[in-house]
Parts: sequence; structure tokens; C-alpha cells
Amino acid sequence: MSTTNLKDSSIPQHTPMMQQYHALKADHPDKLLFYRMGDFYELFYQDAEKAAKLMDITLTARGQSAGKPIPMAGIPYHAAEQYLARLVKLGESIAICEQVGDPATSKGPVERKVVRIVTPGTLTDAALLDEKTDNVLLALIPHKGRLGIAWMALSAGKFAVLECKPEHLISELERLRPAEILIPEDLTLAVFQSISTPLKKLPVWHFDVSAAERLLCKQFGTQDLSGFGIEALPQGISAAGALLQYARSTQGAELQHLQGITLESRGQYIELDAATRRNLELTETIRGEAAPTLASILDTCITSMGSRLLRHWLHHPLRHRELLTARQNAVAQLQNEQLFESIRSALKPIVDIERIVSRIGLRSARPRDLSGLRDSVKQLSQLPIDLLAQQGALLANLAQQLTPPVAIADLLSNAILPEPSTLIRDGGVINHGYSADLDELRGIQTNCDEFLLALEQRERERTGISTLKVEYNRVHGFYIEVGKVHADSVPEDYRRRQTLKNAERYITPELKTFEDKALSAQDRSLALEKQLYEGVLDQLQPFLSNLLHLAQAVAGIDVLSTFAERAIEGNWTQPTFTEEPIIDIQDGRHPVVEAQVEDFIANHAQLSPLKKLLLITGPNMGGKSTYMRQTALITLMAHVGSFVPASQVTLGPIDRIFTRIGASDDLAGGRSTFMVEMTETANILHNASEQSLVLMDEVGRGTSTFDGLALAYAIVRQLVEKNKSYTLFATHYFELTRLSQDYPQIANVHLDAVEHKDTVVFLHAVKDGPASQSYGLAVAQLAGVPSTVIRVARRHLQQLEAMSIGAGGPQADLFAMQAFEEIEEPASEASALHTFVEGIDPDSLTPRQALDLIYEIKQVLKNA
Ligand SMILES: Nc1ncnc2c1ncn2[C@@H]1O[C@H](COP(=O)(O)OP(=O)(O)OP(=O)(O)O)[C@@H](O)[C@H]1O
Repeated sequence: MSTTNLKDSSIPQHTPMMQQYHALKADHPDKLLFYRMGDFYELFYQDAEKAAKLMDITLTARGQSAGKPIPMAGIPYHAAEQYLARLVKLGESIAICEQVGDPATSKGPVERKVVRIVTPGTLTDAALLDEKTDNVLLALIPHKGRLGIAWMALSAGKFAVLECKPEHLISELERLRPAEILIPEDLTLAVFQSISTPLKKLPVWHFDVSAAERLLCKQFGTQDLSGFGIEALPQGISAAGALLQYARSTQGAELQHLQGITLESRGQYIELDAATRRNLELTETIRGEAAPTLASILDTCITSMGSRLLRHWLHHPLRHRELLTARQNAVAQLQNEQLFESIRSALKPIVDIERIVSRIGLRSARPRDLSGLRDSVKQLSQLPIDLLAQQGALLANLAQQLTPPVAIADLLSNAILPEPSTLIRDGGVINHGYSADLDELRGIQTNCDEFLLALEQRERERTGISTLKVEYNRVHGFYIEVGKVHADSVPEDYRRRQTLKNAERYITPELKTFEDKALSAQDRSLALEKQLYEGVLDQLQPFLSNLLHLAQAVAGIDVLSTFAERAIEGNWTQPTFTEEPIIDIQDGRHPVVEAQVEDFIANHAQLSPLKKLLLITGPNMGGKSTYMRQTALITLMAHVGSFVPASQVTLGPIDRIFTRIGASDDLAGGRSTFMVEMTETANILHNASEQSLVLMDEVGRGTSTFDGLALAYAIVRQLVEKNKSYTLFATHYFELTRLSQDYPQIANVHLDAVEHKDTVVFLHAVKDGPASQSYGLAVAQLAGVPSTVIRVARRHLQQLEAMSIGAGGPQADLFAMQAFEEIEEPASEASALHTFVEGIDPDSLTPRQALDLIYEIKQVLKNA
């Protein structure tokens, strides 16, 4: 079977249909072409082979063209969405080619056209989108040491631009998590090798800055771009231009709902680098699952618009304290008299206005989108708008935006039936009374029944055949049916339409005239409904930005009410911001771990210029990571406007949060565990400032003990002396705890455990001072490491300790000396057995005693 797409030069040898296919495919060489054939989409040649593999469908052949069999794979058109979803998830782009000509009148193959292109970053179909996340398309272009980045969430009408240094690219990609990235075709960057996001290479001229400027001004209907504050960002503008052009080409429609662009600056957010976003498990666990994460705890939003906004906020913690305080105050006000509850119950029936508005802008909105929008707009009046208007500025402002123009509700109520059908082509969408012409055409169809009954009666009387019936079917249209026995008595003007076994079917001139009128009324009414529907979409266009603001306001009130609900449910408090350089958390808890354990132990965390680094020691499983992460999560939650799991929190200005937690290989990126650890550490040491919060978990453990200890020691010193960041540093290197003697800014804290019978019990409480024991072997025993291994380890540990005490070497404190002194080495079972057998005097035993002894020996061996 041929595996090549045939070249244009050979097109004339093909059948006319395949010629048409090749011509269309030539315009979309890099996409899978879904070529509509009746009730199927068919893919040919390489597309067929690829699709068969990716979608697990049969690869067959459709006849021959140019003397060769044509590889073909097909899918039924009604199942297309599920296949599209799978392909797009795999990073493929698909060109959808429909029949646009009329098969009845076409000479040769029906005219076909690519009507839209589905790519991972430009999805707008409800069925293909994840409800809870924005689907982001991103374009980037480097120029003179800067990167221009533009991103768009087409289905949410969001469009933004920023410029940054190339080294910030990874963190920006992690923040925005694009589904598809557009780059100039000549660009190669090392980072592209380590990301799985599909890259689309565009001709360099797509990034031309003056063309981009013209395109953007035309899109927004403005003279220039100064109103958006982006006029001085040439790279950003060219990225935005390429992005807009690409998005438009995929939709086959104007993007009416994109009515502006926002400028993002890195300074407005607390910076979280890529590793930190992953380590803190904000919206995804390290394994890539949706729960348990901070989002899974926080997101009890009622609408999917709210869920998406919440996720956006979590990835964009603000530095602007006035905005944050406004959010917090709103949360507090919503808690008053349980205002949040009435809001949340009023939000329940509200549909995804934001995505519907985008589809209206793209003119792909379906009838039920419009009825849903209408019902939701009406439902908004159930919100306690008056009460909201009396609260602080943020809620009052939202209350205003939540009152949509009456014209929208009126238009939709007048135009759309209460429960319209799914597809406009089936009719039954436009409301009665909206168009006199439509009502008249529908009247003809309704009057049909009356007319037919009257005709039947008349014809029975005229012919004297009492069993005569007037009926309709789809194939033969209207007819008069008469039993075979009466066939001779039908009048002259009856023309035979069909003969059945026991009956004859006739048509009369009068019935034919009626049939023409009725059928054409139906066709005309369907056509008119379609036209009226387009008109409704036209009339909605001026309201798009209004409706998008409305959607954003719904999302905003949803998230704030959710924060109010969560805070009450979790017993969280409102954090306070101060200009003092401190982080003061009283009785802090980890919101995610707390939900998983029965009794969570709350802990304080206090950092200030006098105490900038907490050196945390304690046993494995003691709760060090939990303590560090909860400090970061509480800080982050405070900076999205949420209340926090603590009894009291005061926070000074924070610019960035860094984490170096856990060790993971980056095999795809070709970096070992230790290399990843050191790269992340280097990033922190270069960039952390006095206002940064830094979490370091067991730095140095990825290499040999001495190297690791030496590195950890130097890193702590650098963090205290140079970076002066707020730092939580967890370590098993006990040696480091001495650093507090040289640096008053370093404080030792530890998590404690006690041994109880054969096991260790972790107390999870953070106490001042260094840990006294490491409990490593006890934890290993708990984890099920075989007892023989534990015994050998114990003996070896004792030797090590003896050696290091004797040598007075640097490792003397690596393991706390007292750790196992009290643990009595249990007598080995082998030696116990030995002593036991030694003590037996066989000559003095009776047969019965000998038998009992054998049982005893077996028992000892069993316990060994
Ligand atoms: N404050 C707490 N209250 C109750 N349980 C806790 C607390 N902190 C931690 N835990 C429990 O202990 C487990 C281990 O905690 P964590 O991973 O933080 O320990 P660790 O000291 O970092 O261990 P390791 O050194 O092995 O990484 C958690 O999964 C949680 O179940």
C-alpha cells in the first residue's frame, strides 16, 4: 500500500474526487484532513495511516487512484467529536472539510471546503474543552535578548501580552500551561526539548511587527495600541499579531469577542518558578493528578467559570496589597449573615456564560447555548444584588456588573423558544410571535391536520367509500388510500401513486396543490428560522464585551463566595499584611494534609530580620516537608485573597516563592537527580531576594555524604549572608545545626518523635532547638525493611558511631549519638537456638519430652 501523498504533478491522473482531495490537502499539509463523504469523515494516505494508529481504527483502502490503492480510514460524522478530542489531546491539528455544494446540482464531486481547523490551543467546542481549565494558545518570539509572549484563551475571550527575559520562559510556560505554542520557524531553544506541548512553526513573516500592529488595531477597532499600554512592546506585539492571525485562520470566523488585549508584567505577581508550581501541588499533584491539591481543597465553586478563575488566581498570586485586601474584605462581608450561601444557591442553575459568549462571537453558538444564556441572565436577578451593593467597593462593583442590560434578556426571551431543539437545522428554535412570516409558515403546517380531516370527510362522501383515508409519509408525500375492493369505484381525477397488496394509494389535483404548499412551507420555515437565528446572533454581537464582563463578574462572585464558604468550613482566618519584613504564622496547618489525617497538629512559623532561616531537623516522616509546604501555601493563599488555615497570620512584602523539594530525575531533559537538585539550587541562590520565601528540603542528599554536607553548609551560609531570604531549610545533616552559634539569624527547630514499645510515634509538633535523634532505622523498620537488614544496619551504625567519635571527624554529629544507645540489640534467634540446643541432654529425655522439644525448636525457628 502506498504510504506517500501523491505530488501535485500527478493530480491529473486521479479521479475527480481525489483531485479535489489533493487540492484541499495541499493547503493543509501539516494537519489531518477530515474529508466529508456523506455520513463519514474519511482520511486518506498518510493521514489515514496516522489516524488509524492514533485512534485505533481500521485502515482499509478506498478503490484506486492513479493506478494505486488509496489507504483510507473513516469515522462516522456523528462520532467525530470524541475522535477530535483524542487527536487534539495527542497534539494533532485537524482540518475539517465539509460538503458545501448541493449534491443534486453538482457536476462531478460536490464542492467541498475546509470550514474550520481544530488545533490543541484553539478549541472552542464545549465537548472538546475541559470545563475547569482555560485552554491557552501561546506565541513567542525572541529579539535582542528579550522574549515577546502573547497568549490567548479563545473560549474565554482573554488575550494578553508580556515581554520577559529568556531565562523566565520556563516559569512563564509553567504559569500559563499552554496547549499549543506558536514560534517562528527558524527558532530553536533548548527548552523546547523538555516540554511536551505541541509546537507550531510559523513562517517568520507572520511575526512582522507592523503587520501585527495593523491587524491588532483592526481587530480592536482602534487607531493605535496605546490605549492598551502595549505600544512600546514590539516583540509582544509581533507575538500577539501572529497569534491572532493563527486563531482567526482556525475558526473560519471573525473573533468578535476579542475586544482588547491586556498587558501583563512579571512584577504584578509573586513569582513562582516552574519547580515551585509543581512542588506546591497547586492544581496538579507531582504525578499529574487533579487531587489532592490546593485546588481540589479550595475549589467548591458552583460554576465552571468560578473554577477556572480560581485556578488562574492560584497560579497568579498578587503583590498588589490593596487588591488583595479588597478580596479579603469581600470574603469577610460575604460571611456576614451567610450572604455567600444565598449567592451560591442562586448560582447553581447558571450555565457557562463565558464559553457561550465566545461561541456567539465565533457564530458557532447552538440554540441551547442561547436558551441557557437567557435563563442564566434571568437567574441573576435571584442574586442578592441590593445587599451586595451595600457592601465594600469590590462587591458593590460586582453587583453592578451582575445586572446585565435588559435588552439582552428581552432579545433572547422574545427570540428563542423556551426549550429549543438542539440543532437549528431541525427547526423549533425561534419563538412564536418573533416573526409574523415564520408564524404564518408554521400556521400552514398546523392547519394541515384540519385540512386533511376535512378532505377525508369530503372524499368519503363523494366516493361513498367509508374506509377511505388521507395520509402522509416521508417517501410518497400525501395520498388517499383506498382498499383494493373499492379500486373500481374511485373517481376519475384520482391518479394512482402506489399499489400495495391490499390497497391503492392515489393523489388528486387538490391534494397535490396542498402538498406543494405544505412541503414548501416547511422548507421555507426552516430556512427562515435559520436566517432569523443568524439575525439573533448579529444582534448579540454589540453585547459581547458586556456579556464577557458579566461572565467574569459571575466567576468573581463565585470564587469569593467559595472562599467565604471554605474559610468557615475549614476554620480559616483573614491574614494581615504589613510593611514590616516578617512572616508570622500562628497555629498554621497544611490545608491538604489536614484533610487527610485525623488530628493535624498546628505549628507556628516566625521569620523576621532577626530570625531569617529556620534549620529544621527531625526524623523522617516527622512532618518537616509538611511544615515547610504549609508555610508556603499559607503565604500563597493569602496572596490570592483567600483566608488561611491558621489562627493568626501577618505577612510582610513577598516577591517570590522558591522551593527545592524532593528529588526527581529529569530523564527527558537529560539531567540526573542531583543535577536537577543543583540546578534548582543555583536558580535560588542567584535570584532569591530579602523578600523571597525559600524552602529547601534536604539539599545535598543526592550525592556522597561529605559532598552533600559541605554543599548544604555553604548553601545555608550563602542564603543567610547574601540572599537574606526568609528560609526554611530541612536537613538530616545534624552538623548544620551548629551554624546557629555563628549566625544569630539562624534558629534551630525540630520535629519530635517518641519511641513507644517497638514503634516510633511522630508528634508532628515543631519545637525549638535541634533534634536529638534521627530514628532512621526505626522508620525503616516501620516501613517493613526486613529485620535481618535492620539488625545489620544497627550493628554497622554502632561501629560508625564509635569510629567517628574516635576520629572526631566531621560526621560525628551526622547521626545523633544517643539514637540507638538505649535500644537493646535483641538476642539473635540463631544464637538463642544454639544455647537452647546446647543445654539439652538427650540421654535423660523420655520419648514424649523429645517430641515436645522438637515442637519447641520448630516454634523458635518459626519466630526467627
Ligand atoms: N502537623 C502534622 N499533623 C499531623 N500529621 C502530620 C503533620 N505533619 C505531617 N504529618 C503526617 O506525617 C506524614 C509525613 O510528613 P512529612 O512528609 O512532612 O515528613 P518529613 O519529615 O518531611 O519526612 P521525610 O524526611 O521522610 O521526607 C504526612 O504525610 C502526614 O500524614
